[in-house]
Amino acid sequence: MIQAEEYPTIVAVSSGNGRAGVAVIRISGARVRFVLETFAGVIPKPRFATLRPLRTISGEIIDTALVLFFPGPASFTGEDVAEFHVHGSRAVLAALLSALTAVSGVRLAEAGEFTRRAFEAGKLDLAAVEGLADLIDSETEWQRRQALRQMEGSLGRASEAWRQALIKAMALLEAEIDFSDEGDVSGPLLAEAVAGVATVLDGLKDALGSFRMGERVREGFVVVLAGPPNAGKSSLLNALARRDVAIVSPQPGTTRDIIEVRLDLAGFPVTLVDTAGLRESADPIEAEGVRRAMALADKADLVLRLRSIDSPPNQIENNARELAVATKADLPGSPEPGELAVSVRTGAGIDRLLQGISERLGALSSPEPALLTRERQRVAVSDAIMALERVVGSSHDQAELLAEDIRLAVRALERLVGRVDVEDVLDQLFSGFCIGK
Ligand SMILES: Nc1nc2c(ncn2[C@@H]2O[C@H](COP(=O)(O)OP(=O)(O)OP(=O)(O)O)[C@@H](O)[C@H]2O)c(=O)[nH]1
Ligand SMILES: [K+]
Ligand SMILES: [Mg+2]
Repeated sequence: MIQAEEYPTIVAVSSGNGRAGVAVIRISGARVRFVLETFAGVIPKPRFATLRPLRTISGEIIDTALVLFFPGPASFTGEDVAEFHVHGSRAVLAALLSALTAVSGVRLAEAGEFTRRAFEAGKLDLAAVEGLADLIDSETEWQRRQALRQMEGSLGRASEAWRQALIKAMALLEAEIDFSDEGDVSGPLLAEAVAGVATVLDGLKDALGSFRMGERVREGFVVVLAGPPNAGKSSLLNALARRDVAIVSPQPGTTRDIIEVRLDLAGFPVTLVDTAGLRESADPIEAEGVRRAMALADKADLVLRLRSIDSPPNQIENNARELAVATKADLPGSPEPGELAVSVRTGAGIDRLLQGISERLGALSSPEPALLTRERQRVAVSDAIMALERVVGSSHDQAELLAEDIRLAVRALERLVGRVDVEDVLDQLFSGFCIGK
């Protein structure tokens, strides 16, 4: 009962909202057994689906439901959890929620509250919670893979291994300090400690190297359409986006501003950017457009360098960040070696272009999904790296200072998985969850 007072039992629709064949209502907490007995008439065998009529306390049937029971602590939240799989109508959901919240000690869940309880019960570390949030938000194949890996605890496991190795190095240092005379530490234990730190440092640097990829997968790669006026940039943008985003006209200099669309291109989340045609212009507005186009092309993950197939060929740069495209392939002319020919008019070459884009973006990525995906994680790992670089780079004569730097790195890794300093991050993270997660 004390538990019920401290931690109310929470209930929410865990499937999406709106009409559906089936909707899932999830309930977690100390009142779950009581609710099952009252509404379903039984406490079903754990983790087995049981078909039962659900009745209100006054005996009225609300719906027939598949009922599942997950006794704590082996449940998502660590508490007793039940699920009612009911017909996904607004009326059924409204009736059931109102009957359930009428039970004393049961209330509606807040956004992310199930996951917060899972975190507090030690079922998920912070990085795994972030992975879960990303998985729920994932829209493309790469986002799904990366989020799943993080949710399954890859970052948590890696950082725990680093942390253990650093704690061992700290113990070696302390042993060295104890054994040595008056601060003179230069023995084999010290060398072993520093070697251990160097190995962790390598791992951390690899993880940091994957951050840009991880961030790109979460937030999208930037692909820029560049080329002279009338090369067909806006036409290609519209074709790839499959809608009329940008104005197309035979007049050179039509696009002056930067136009962005978010797309799933071959499984990669992409922000595709149309720009002003690159030429010298006396018009200050167009000149500014050209300046912005060039600046963006510099920062892009990939530039599609367009020219019309009936125009003089460009110098083709052999650059991993560029793809040369000859547009208007329905017109007379032929592509240069290394150029992809496409026609928006006939659709020819568009599939090859998509394949080329996905190869280039794939080459930017490691075959493994990235370990670090968020700025918060990057900061924690960078802090650990800075502290450990001082250890490896020092002249190793002040063991206490080395131990202190290792301690700082351990603390940064604990921040990474949410063992310490977690409250602000949690509040922000869970506010982004929807109710029922
Ligand atoms: N025949 C043919 N014409 C095309 C094709 N793609 C675009 N065009 C035409 O080329 C002209 C210029 O197209 P835009 O898409 O406006 O070119 P742009 O590169 O965005 O031009 P600016 O914004 O002015 O730099 C338009 O008249 C299009 O209809 C194509 O595949 N085949
Ligand atoms: K144009
Ligand atoms: Mg244009």
